[in-house]
Amino acid sequence: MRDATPTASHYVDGAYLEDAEGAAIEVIYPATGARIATVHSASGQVVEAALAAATRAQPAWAALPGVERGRVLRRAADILRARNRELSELETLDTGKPLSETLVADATSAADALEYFGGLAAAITGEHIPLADGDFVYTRREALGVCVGIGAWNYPTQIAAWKAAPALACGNTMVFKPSETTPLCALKLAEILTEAGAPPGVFNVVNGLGDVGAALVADGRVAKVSLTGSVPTGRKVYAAAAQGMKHATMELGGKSPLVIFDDADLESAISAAINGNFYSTGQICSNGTRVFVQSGIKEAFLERLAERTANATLGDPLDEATTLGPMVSAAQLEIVLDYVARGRAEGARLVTGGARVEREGFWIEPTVFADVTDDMTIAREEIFGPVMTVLDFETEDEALARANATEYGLAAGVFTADLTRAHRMAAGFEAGTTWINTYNLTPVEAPFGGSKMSGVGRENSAAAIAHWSELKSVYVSLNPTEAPF
Ligand SMILES: NC(=O)c1ccc[n+]([C@@H]2O[C@H](COP(=O)([O-])OP(=O)(O)OC[C@H]3O[C@@H](n4cnc5c(N)ncnc54)[C@H](O)[C@@H]3O)[C@@H](O)[C@H]2O)c1
Ligand SMILES: O=CCc1c[nH]cn1
Repeated sequence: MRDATPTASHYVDGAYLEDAEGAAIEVIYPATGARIATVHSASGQVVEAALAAATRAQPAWAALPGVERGRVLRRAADILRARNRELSELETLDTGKPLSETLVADATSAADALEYFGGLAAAITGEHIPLADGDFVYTRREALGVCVGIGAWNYPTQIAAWKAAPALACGNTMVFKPSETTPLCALKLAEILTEAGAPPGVFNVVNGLGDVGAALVADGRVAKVSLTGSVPTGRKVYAAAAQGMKHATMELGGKSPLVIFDDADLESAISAAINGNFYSTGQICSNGTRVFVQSGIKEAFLERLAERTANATLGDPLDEATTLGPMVSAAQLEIVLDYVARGRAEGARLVTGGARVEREGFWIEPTVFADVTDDMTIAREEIFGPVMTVLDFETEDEALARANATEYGLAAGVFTADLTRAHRMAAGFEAGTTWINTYNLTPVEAPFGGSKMSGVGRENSAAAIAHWSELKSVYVSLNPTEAPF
């Protein structure tokens, strides 16, 4: 297995920075369990250097015309696309996701974000509000300042870019902390932004565990924190951000419903259930892990689903023929196996899968449970692995009520040929991101994010600009100012 050790553990002030003082973090290739790199957790000096660099760089970066900031982002997008294969291979090594996925969903998604927000940067403007007697107000959309991004391990390149692109477009600078499980890819994004012309300090990466993230969030120079992670971490980070009255975006977990009515195109609905449960080996926040199937089509659905699931190709993730990779880590594999055991113990019917795959690395079969009831643990808790739960329903009202009966509210999907019903369901879902007759498509043009415990704020689309900037109003009087005395 190749050595994927980066030039150094951190990227600060436009250059790689090593700091052997910090605890060693071993990077494990999930497909084999082999160590492929070692990085060091950031010491206090590295955290300080990164925050100081971001603070120094911010005023000049914000003062550039938007069109110039945008040009840097768009150049970075071009570099990402030109190096897509190399970056996709690194994403595969970092996460274990198969190259057949990473070639189309990671550096390319990051490039889309940089291109989109690069294009938007020059259009981040205020408005003119006319008032009585010629007075008027104009608004200025201003940068927040130094922002902190903290990432999860499932999409290390995409998560870094979905935060960096709108943040930088608005004139902010950023210190980004990747997940300690996948510390390699964000360093490449930093290197590429420098190559594209981003001044030193505009985008910095510090690696480390939760304590490094906590130190960044607590720092008084930081104006905004954007976390992608679990609900328990979100609670801590949101609370810490509130101490400093910082802006916050929380992109957290989910237990999203996918509702399939008996008039749906069955093959499409099964494709959506497969994509929404097994893509990235089930490690996607918005996955439709509660698949509600109308009872009339349940057995046909399960039979065809099992048939198609048997076609998954588990194998070397670097082989483009592979369509299902391992879990990201031994710890995540154990969590998922434990949920499978609980599903069995609580009486769900195992349709397919359920076993650890006996080979080196962290492998599990794609798993489908049927006859799942709403109270079962596997129907209530986020598993974050390739475990689909299929639940039966009879009526639309029942399906909607049960779909919404969760503390989460990240995503939801509906499959039906009845478009009136589809829009009724989409309006009724208590979720931030919804799909009709498809699932899990997340183009940069569409807002992405959750409601309820799944989060606060939105990434992507023009809506993200409001979350990475502050509005100032300027009242201009064309009249003499009067006073009562
Ligand atoms: N909504 C989304 O967009 C989205 C996308 C991907 C993943 N996720 C969620 O992420 C979770 C899986 O990722 P994970 O296991 O890496 O999540 P996690 O919550 O364990 O960790 C996320 C990040 O937070 C850091 N962290 C931990 N404690 C911290 C603290 N006290 N202060 C600051 N930072 C801290 C970690 O080091 C890591 O970088 C799942 O719940 C998944 O649904 C959400
Ligand atoms: O993991 C959550 C974000 C996402 C959804 N689809 C691709 N990435």
